[in-house]
Amino acid sequence: MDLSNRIILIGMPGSGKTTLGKELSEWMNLPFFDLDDLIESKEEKTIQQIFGQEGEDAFREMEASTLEGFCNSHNKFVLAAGGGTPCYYNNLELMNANAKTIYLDVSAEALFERMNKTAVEKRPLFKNENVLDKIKSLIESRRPFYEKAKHRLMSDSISVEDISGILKEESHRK
Ligand SMILES: Nc1ncnc2c1ncn2[C@@H]1O[C@H](COP(=O)(O)OP(=O)(O)OP(=O)(O)O)[C@@H](O)[C@H]1O
Ligand SMILES: O=C(O)C1=C[C@@H](O)[C@@H](O)[C@H](O)C1
Ligand SMILES: [Mg+2]
Repeated sequence: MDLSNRIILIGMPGSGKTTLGKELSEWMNLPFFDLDDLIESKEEKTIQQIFGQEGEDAFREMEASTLEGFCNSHNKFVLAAGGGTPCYYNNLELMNANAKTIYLDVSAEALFERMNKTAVEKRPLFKNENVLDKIKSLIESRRPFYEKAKHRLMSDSISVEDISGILKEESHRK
């Protein structure tokens, strides 16, 4: 399968998957999708409602099936995964088989800074938690999954140029 027009961004909540994904899609002239939005449209509920009414396990099932359906029905895309997507079911293997995966590796402190600016209530995993501690423990447990992405950018100021740079470099190596 030609993966050159199939990009998936993974990383912690607040790492910039949506923001950079949109910019990258314009840059590469590819359609942009956000897995959280796809789940919300399919279920006709917000992520908070799904977590609140059906629980996280049900959400993870919906996430895995939406991802699989998406990969099977789209040829060209930039997809922003959900923060936890790589860590459940065979999502990571599926993403690596179907796209170029890029891990946006942003420090806990920078994520915390950004998270303060966005509504914590929109992020069910952080509700009633010490946010910085929760970010750190999530990074600890998720890093083994995130690190299996094909590419990784480690910085608190990742730009779309950085992403296109690693993609270009890879195409030159071939
Ligand atoms: N490269 C960046 N440098 C600085 N700030 C950024 C960067 N990318 C995103 N931000 C800011 O961080 C916040 C979160 O970004 P964004 O929503 O894109 O993250 P996300 O990875 O999609 O998170 P989620 O998993 O919650 O959907 C936003 O306020 C955004 O403006
Ligand atoms: O980090 C996570 O586990 C999540 C991140 C969001 O993108 C949503 O997918 C949901 O809130 C769960
Ligand atoms: Mg997002």
